[in-house]
Amino acid sequence: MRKQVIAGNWKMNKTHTEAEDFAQTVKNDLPAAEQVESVICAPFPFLQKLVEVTKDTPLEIGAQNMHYEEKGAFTGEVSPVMLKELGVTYVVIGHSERREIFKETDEEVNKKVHAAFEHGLTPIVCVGETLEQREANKTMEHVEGQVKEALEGLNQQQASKVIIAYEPIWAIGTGRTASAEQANEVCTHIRKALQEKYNGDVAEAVRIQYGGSVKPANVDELLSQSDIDGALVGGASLEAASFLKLVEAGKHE
Ligand SMILES: O=C(CO)COP(=O)(O)O
Repeated sequence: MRKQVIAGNWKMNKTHTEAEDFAQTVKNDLPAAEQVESVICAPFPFLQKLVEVTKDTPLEIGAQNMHYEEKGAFTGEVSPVMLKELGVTYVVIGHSERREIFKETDEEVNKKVHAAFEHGLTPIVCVGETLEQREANKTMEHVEGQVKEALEGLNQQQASKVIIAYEPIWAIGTGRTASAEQANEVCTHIRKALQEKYNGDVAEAVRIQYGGSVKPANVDELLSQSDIDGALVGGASLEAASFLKLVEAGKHE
């Protein structure tokens, strides 16, 4: 049985005070980490405070990106060493907004995934197709390619710890959710690709989240699918009450 992972991706939202208030509000109401993993992936300036406020609570803190090098002349970048030192435990890698707006490539995503493991961070690797690709029946091919390139060179032990977030780009921030069946179909295909690349044990162990307009109203149906093991949530993770409902839903699956 795979444990569900409910992760909020705040993107570039909230003030420092709002971030701290959120953590203070949710931290005592979250289910135990043995039942469901809950994570907030916040902007860099809030990470230190969030780690401090959520210490000894089930809420884990993640970053939304990082560089793959440990240090050096990379103005404006943040390294895995810096995140680890803060007490951050997860990092979102290759979000479609980073791939589209900041032109991140599969090769960079792969380097970042390796860097995450070298520094003891759990990567949440995002994959997903555009509407154009879906309409051209290229979804499976595209997503499988992204997964295989992202995980290239990982050993079995590392691969089984990766979290993959399947986020169809046309469903992000649009209010348009993939149907639970559509989402599950792609997640099942991802699991098959993991079996081909590694083996059945790795394929069974990897958690695959769905992301794209997940909210309390549709989360139960999505999480009840056979190959969906959690959610990566943008908009609906910004309010404490809504985030708590999503995590609660993860506990029941
Ligand atoms: O991109 C997302 C999470 O990473 C999804 O965002 P929304 O939940 O706002 O659609």
